[in-house]
Amino acid sequence: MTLLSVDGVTKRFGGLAAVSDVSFEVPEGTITGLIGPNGAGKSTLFSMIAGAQRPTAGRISFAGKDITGWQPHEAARAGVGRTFQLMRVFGSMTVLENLTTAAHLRHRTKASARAVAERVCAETNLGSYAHRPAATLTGATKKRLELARALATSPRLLLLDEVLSGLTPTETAEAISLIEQVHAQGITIVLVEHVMQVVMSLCPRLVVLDFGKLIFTGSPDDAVKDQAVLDAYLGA
Ligand SMILES: Nc1ncnc2c1ncn2[C@@H]1O[C@H](COP(=O)(O)OP(=O)(O)OP(=O)(O)O)[C@@H](O)[C@H]1O
Repeated sequence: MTLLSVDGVTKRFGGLAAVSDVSFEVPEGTITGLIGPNGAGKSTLFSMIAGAQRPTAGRISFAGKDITGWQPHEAARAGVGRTFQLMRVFGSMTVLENLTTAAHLRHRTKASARAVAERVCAETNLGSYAHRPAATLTGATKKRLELARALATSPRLLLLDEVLSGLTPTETAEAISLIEQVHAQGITIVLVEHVMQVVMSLCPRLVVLDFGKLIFTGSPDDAVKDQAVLDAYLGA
């Protein structure tokens, strides 16, 4: 079943088409890699799916509903979770408070939000940091918290924006295993990532953007043989 459908989506900033007439579908239960050179429009597309930006044209459907132009909290309540390239955790709040706040979006009572936060905290190996202010965490742990915050909104679709960048090889391996664990729970994932080896191993399906246009959808094996993809990455 198609969970997410992006249909002819365009976003213009003045004269610049950051995303230009992009269409693709994401089947439920899959991991899709959204890749492309710097400035290709990946973050802008994520923002439109998550409701942070309204498309200039086109339609975004989620679980059969037209969610085009919905507000971020409406998209989150419908089941679209996301992380941000620039981390937006609340520094003065503890890890558990950050997670409880996120869980509140979907779980209305204090007790149920807290229970979800505690479960996610344990699942993401943040238990030993639960009562520490988020500002005191190191970069890799903060990134884990950002992912945990998205998970605490109980998403059906999780949009991950460069959650692996800047991590050491050990931290990368841990993060990959966490993403696989999330996927095994049945959560559909779309991830933006520059570390190509990671994309190739995690994502059986790729969507490639270049200058706002969709230039490829298909397997990583086919992507590395595709002339348009090669040209985009070699700057041809
Ligand atoms: N709010 C904005 N106002 C004007 N231009 C913008 C805005 N947001 C993005 N752009 C432009 O739109 C284009 C696409 O940007 P976007 O950040 O979506 O690309 P990206 O693929 O995520 O890049 P990166 O890999 O560098 O994060 C770029 O040319 C960028 O400068």
